Amino acid sequence: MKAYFYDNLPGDQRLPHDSGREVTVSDLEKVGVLYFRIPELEGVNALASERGYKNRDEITISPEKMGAIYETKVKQFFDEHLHEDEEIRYIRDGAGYFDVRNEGDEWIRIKLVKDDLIILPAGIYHRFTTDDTDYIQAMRLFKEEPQVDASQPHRRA
Ligand SMILES: CSCCC(=O)/C(O)=C/O
Ligand SMILES: [Fe+2]
Repeated sequence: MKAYFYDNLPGDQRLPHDSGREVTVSDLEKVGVLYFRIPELEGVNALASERGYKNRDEITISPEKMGAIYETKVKQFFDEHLHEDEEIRYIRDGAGYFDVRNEGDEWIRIKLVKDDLIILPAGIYHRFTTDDTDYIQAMRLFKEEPQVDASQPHRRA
């Protein structure tokens, strides 16, 4: 995992946009984001039972998996949004970026790779994009059965 302030420069969302200003795991905790490095599924299962995540599914985001709607989906995920519940994602393969807003409304970019697990707090404005490999496979964990398709983000109020 690597986290840093987003550079806010023009350019494809899938490029790193690294400002060079590092963000640490404890900085992330200050905005309510929790990060874990979990190489074995047993560790995910332990965290899930500790935090009451009773349900899970997997999503693969790639042109091969999604076909023609891939580009639309990638833009949709990058549309700033929030969820009423925590967003818990465990990266099974590939890589991607989660951007979260800090208290000062600055974008913090978090690069996640295989075996990284992130928990975004309910109500945090965020967005997601694949990186320039155009491929990620992630486990989504939930406290409840998702009432709506959890991959359909809640739009900004
Ligand atoms: C990597 S999981 C797909 C993205 C997603 O579900 C979401 O809500 C991103 O903010
Ligand atoms: Fe989201």
